[in-house]
Amino acid sequence: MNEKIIHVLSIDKKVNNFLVKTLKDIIGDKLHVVGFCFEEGVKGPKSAPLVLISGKFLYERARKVYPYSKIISAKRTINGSNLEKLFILPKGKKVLVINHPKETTIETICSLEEMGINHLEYIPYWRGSGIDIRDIDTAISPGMIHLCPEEIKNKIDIGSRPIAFSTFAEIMIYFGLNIEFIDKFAYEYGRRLVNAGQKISEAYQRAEGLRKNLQSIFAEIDDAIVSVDEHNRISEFNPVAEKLLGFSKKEIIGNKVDSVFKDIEGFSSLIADKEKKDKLLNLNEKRILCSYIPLSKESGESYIITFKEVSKIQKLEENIRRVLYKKGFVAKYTFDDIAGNSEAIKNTISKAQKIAKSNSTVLIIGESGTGKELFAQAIHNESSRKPRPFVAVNFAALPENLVESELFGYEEGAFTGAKKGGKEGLFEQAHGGTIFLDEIGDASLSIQARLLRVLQEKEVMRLGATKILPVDVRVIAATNKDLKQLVEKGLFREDLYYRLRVLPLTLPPLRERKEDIPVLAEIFMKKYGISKRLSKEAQYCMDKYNWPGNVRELENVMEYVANISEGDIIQVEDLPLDVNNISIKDRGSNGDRDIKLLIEKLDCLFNLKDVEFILEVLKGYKDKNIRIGRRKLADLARLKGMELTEEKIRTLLKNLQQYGLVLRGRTRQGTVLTKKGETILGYIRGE
Ligand SMILES: Nc1ncnc2c1ncn2[C@@H]1O[C@H](COP(=O)(O)OP(=O)(O)OP(=O)(O)O)[C@@H](O)[C@H]1O
Repeated sequence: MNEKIIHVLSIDKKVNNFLVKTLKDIIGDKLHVVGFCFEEGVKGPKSAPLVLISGKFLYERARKVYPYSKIISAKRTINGSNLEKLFILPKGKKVLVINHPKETTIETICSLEEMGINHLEYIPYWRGSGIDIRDIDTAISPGMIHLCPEEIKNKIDIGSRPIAFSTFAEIMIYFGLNIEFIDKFAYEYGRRLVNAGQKISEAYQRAEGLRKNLQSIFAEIDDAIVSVDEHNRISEFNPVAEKLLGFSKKEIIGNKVDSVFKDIEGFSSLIADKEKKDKLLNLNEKRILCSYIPLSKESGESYIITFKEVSKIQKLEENIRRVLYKKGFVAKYTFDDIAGNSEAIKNTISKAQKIAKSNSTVLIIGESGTGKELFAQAIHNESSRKPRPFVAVNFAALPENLVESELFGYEEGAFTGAKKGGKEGLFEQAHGGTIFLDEIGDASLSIQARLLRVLQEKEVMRLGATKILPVDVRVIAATNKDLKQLVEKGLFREDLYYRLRVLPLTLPPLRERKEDIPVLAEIFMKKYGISKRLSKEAQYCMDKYNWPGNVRELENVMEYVANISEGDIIQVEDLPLDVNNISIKDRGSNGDRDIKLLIEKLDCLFNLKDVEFILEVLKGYKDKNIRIGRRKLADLARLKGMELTEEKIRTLLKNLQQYGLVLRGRTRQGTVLTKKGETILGYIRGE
């Protein structure tokens, strides 16, 4: 009988840990599993009854280490995570596949192709491969994404490759594990792999749903829309665009966008810098409002352009369209996009995940910028309604006279100016999906009455219509106002309030979960293309700030920082005024609380004893009306046995000056205490 020991040998430590863990998890009670990797300098000769190597390519090297053992190579498969991100990538897109070494990389590509994910052009990449990556922006890797070159923007980790069932069976047969166990194992492990298969099929369906959704939105939308792929070729063109721009879809699909629209003056500059923007352009004596809208990172550099003929649109209606359609009818965020490690956010996410399973109406309550829309989208995407539309309506942005027709639609001739053929309302367009009613507290009483009817009867009637249309829409409302108070003031219907808050979800403000600030700051830094560290003082300011605008404000601050800060470290001066105003300068005289804040701040930067010493000396000299220089301060410190170099004193004085505690003369004029400094000195001593 063989001793029940198996050695696992690979090059990479990470891969080794993963393989060892998989074996231990599944057959750890039957076998003793030990891992070795070349990265850590494994040397032979060694012996073990059976050696599992991470890939065939390792055989020769393994044989040198284990001259007499049986060696088998692990067959590996794909685990299925993040695969929807691959399905969303456009057909034929060049994608780096990262692994190590070359043979494993090729194997990974074969596994992807075997699983039917073959719409992409895979370029193998391994450490030292020297492949030219100039026109590639996306990379995928099964757990080795850390090997990805820095300059690749879109990195997709599809998770480490699990061991295939056949390899497990080979190991178990070798050790003579009983057949009953193999059966049980086959069932369990098989189920895991089936799950991976299911994940793939679901991912595919989701991506397909997204594509179809986009196509149907294109066909339905009243504005001219053109979608352009990352090679600047036109990939979709809706009927309104055909009419407005005078091209037929068949003629121009696949053509370069700048050559098709070369007659539109100023068009090329609109698409040149790949930023979301609008521009008024001239085409055949028409004034056209062109909007450039970049799509998500996953779709590479692709984008959408909308065209609106200005003379034909009433200005008001145009603004509304922009608000309404700015995000399309697709929810892009999932729970994975909600960042934060605080208990508060984790509990909220877990509650929201439960809410997603139900079909009842949700009321999200939270201050501005806390992520109400983000949560609404994540709930939709986690629900069974995911493949259907997510329609967002913002009551604060919609003018009262248009809310009704936008929400419920109208029949032809319902009012002067009503479009021929009538118009579908947003409730109808959200059919099967979710409607997000943002800032519901701003809805007028008459709209509230109509909303109540939709919630109760699950049907809508267009303006001017006689027939009723059944709609199946889940409502997620959101508010940053105290609706209960509005009810008390008679501004919000009580019956609607209770209809809405079947499942209430309260989002915590950022000031109550400050431990989330670093992780969110990091996410936004990445978003704005910087990777820097916050100085201790800047971190302090961010932490003490109250964040009235919550996460949105934090995002704005990081965008500001990305534009302002120059070195590798974000200094307090790089923060916008509101945030670095925690600075003592303007607050020193505001009583004990602020002085305490100053002391805390100085304490986090310097040794408080040093601060006290400097202020004390300066006070003595001020009484004699003398300014004192750095060298003198350093000499005095030395006499007192303190370790205060001139350089340290210089930084300290600079900070004390910044907070208005001392006045420093230029060059050799020395330093003197201010009135504010005296107050603080007294306080520090009293502490
Ligand atoms: N936990 C989070 N993780 C990552 N990003 C977040 C988080 N919370 C909010 N954000 C981001 O902050 C911004 C504001 O979020 P969102 O628009 O959902 O807030 P809101 O509460 O709906 O705001 P308003 O009340 O002003 O409409 C968005 O860019 C969103 O992606």
